[in-house]
Amino acid sequence: MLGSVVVGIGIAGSVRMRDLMAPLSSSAAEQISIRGFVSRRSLEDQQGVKQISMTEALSRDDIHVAFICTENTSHEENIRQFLEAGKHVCVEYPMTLSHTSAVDLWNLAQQKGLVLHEEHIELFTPDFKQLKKDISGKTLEEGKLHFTGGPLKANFGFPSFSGIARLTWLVVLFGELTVTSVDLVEEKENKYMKMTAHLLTQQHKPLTWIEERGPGLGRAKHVEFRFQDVTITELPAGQREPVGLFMQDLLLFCRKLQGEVSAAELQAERNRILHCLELADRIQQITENTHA
Ligand SMILES: NC(=O)C1=CN([C@@H]2O[C@H](COP(=O)(O)OP(=O)(O)OC[C@H]3O[C@@H](n4cnc5c(N)ncnc54)[C@H](OP(=O)(O)O)[C@@H]3O)[C@@H](O)[C@H]2O)C=CC1
Ligand SMILES: C=CC1=C(C)/C(=C/c2[nH]c(/C=C3N=C(/C=C4\NC(=O)C(C)=C4C=C)C(C)=C\3CCC(=O)O)c(CCC(=O)O)c2C)NC1=O
Repeated sequence: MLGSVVVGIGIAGSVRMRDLMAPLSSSAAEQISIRGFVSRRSLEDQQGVKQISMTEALSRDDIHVAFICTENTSHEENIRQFLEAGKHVCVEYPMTLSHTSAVDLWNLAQQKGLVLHEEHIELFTPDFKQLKKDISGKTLEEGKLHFTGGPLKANFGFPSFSGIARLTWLVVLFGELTVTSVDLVEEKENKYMKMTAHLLTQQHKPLTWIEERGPGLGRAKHVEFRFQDVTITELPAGQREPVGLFMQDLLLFCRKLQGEVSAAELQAERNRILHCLELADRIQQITENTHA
């Protein structure tokens, strides 16, 4: 049995606790039990789980795994602390807010022989799974992914990082990308922002990625993917699944802990994650250079 701790009790942290308290039966997730949670606030028991201090979480021998569910600006330090303490880490995306720090942390995990896993629930959604099937074998001519959502709190980082899930969709669907230009509109007083990134596939086909957030904007994705033979303008519905998105991610993390994910798969996933973070970094740099 592996003991675990959940760090940061917001939306994601609460869902992690719920899943750890009720793991999918007869699955590898039953091999992890939750021993406590860490929060910067003083909280009552949550879902029957007790708060413990960070020091205790880092030092206890019966805690082997940490789930990092804090806001994005805290991930890097949280991951480093737990890896240094010899604990496996599952972190909610994005792992960190720069490509360099992610490379560092991954090297640290490797040195220590620990699993470092970045959650990507967006890849488990029924619409994504169906979309991937629908476009397989098709040749892209041009595409657009436009995300809208409510304002994020300040500590979620630059939009290319907080929106890494959309970038990950594009990379998984269309392969490695390059950034050609970026436009950022920010109205801080209105809590409004719109980032438009122009990307190119390796076949030099243009992709536009838009992250737009503001009060009253509902969480939604609008797509327009033009292929040689067909144009997709709506996300397919996909088949609803009985296992929740975070539980699916937990199962993948557990397979890694048990050594059931092949070295080749791990390498491919790591390359994808680092490529996305590198693109996110590039998008941020281009914006800062243009607005300087
Ligand atoms: N929400 C989602 O559906 C998804 C979230 N993620 C990722 O999960 C991470 C966390 O996101 P999310 O849980 O949505 O963010 P939240 O804003 O809900 O929580 C972030 C942190 O803020 C603190 N916090 C939460 N509620 C309060 C409060 N009422 N008052 C003061 N502090 C509070 C908690 O830390 P503490 O307990 O230490 O105070 C918590 O860990 C991010 O990296 C995000 O990208 C990824 C996929 C999906
Ligand atoms: C209602 C308020 C609400 C909040 C505050 C919220 C927060 C929230 N949802 C996220 C992702 C996500 N959130 C969801 C889905 C949901 N998440 C949910 O809380 C619910 C009810 C669904 C409904 C299925 C999915 C699938 C992702 C992955 C990112 C993506 O699909 O692009 C993220 C990570 C950053 C991002 O990718 O945008 C945050 C911070 N989601 C919300 O819906």
